[in-house]
Amino acid sequence: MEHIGLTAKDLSVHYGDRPAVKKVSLDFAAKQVTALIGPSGCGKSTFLRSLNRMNDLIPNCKVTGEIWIRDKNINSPSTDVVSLRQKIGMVWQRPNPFHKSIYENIAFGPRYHGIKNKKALDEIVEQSLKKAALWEETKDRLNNSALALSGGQQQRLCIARSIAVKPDIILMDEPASALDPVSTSKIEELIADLKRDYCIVIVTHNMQQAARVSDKTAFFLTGEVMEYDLTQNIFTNPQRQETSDYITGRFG
Ligand SMILES: Nc1ncnc2c1ncn2[C@@H]1O[C@H](COP(=O)(O)OP(=O)(O)OP(=O)(O)O)[C@@H](O)[C@H]1O
Repeated sequence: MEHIGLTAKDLSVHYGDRPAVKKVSLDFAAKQVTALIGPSGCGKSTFLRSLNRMNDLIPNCKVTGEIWIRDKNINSPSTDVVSLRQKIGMVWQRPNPFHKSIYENIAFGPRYHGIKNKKALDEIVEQSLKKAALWEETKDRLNNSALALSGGQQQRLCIARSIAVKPDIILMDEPASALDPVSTSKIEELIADLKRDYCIVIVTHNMQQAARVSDKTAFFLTGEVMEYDLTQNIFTNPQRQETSDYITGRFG
């Protein structure tokens, strides 16, 4: 498996005339977790959604700048966004399984992308659930509704669903903020596991979580990146006063 990273260059996002992200340049390495932190409204989710062109779906939202994967700028009109979103998966704040069985939640994507063979789909479902640490809990009820799972299980199912289409990069927007502490720690363990294979970018409000799961951290403020460094440096020796004020809880 080839390991792929992502580079944003001078990425700006406007809602109408209002800037939400201002010329952000960040490099996300393969096999690393990068956390995006910062106070509410500073543009973290907007930036994250731009990375797999989800903002295309929002009327009045304009994204300029470059997003490079290998030698391709995917923020260009010629990009096939459906296959792009196969390569860059997204896990949302609230688990959003389809109103279908556990099996069908996982098999849907691969089938959509052309895999019809039942044995191959069975294998993908099993492997994806195993990678998402959900196989043992679900292997005897794959045909049950996904909605009967707990919130934490549903979120792991959504992660399994994104893995099933073999992405290179997984974007996560506060994936544990709607979950209890036990489910949260399971998601954090899963993130640590998944980073062996994927480039992961995660938005989180939880400073301890950023410190626990990420290798690098970008601190956003009013649409700009104030500081980007190894997570350890951000939390123990920030270079900017604003970063220090934020991580010590003086604002945000
Ligand atoms: N769909 C939208 N239409 C118009 N403005 C929006 C939209 N989504 C976000 N914004 C604005 O863009 C700015 C950045 O919002 P965004 O949600 O990206 O911030 P955030 O840092 O992720 O915040 P939070 O931590 O509260 O989720 C805010 O001023 C917000 O009001």
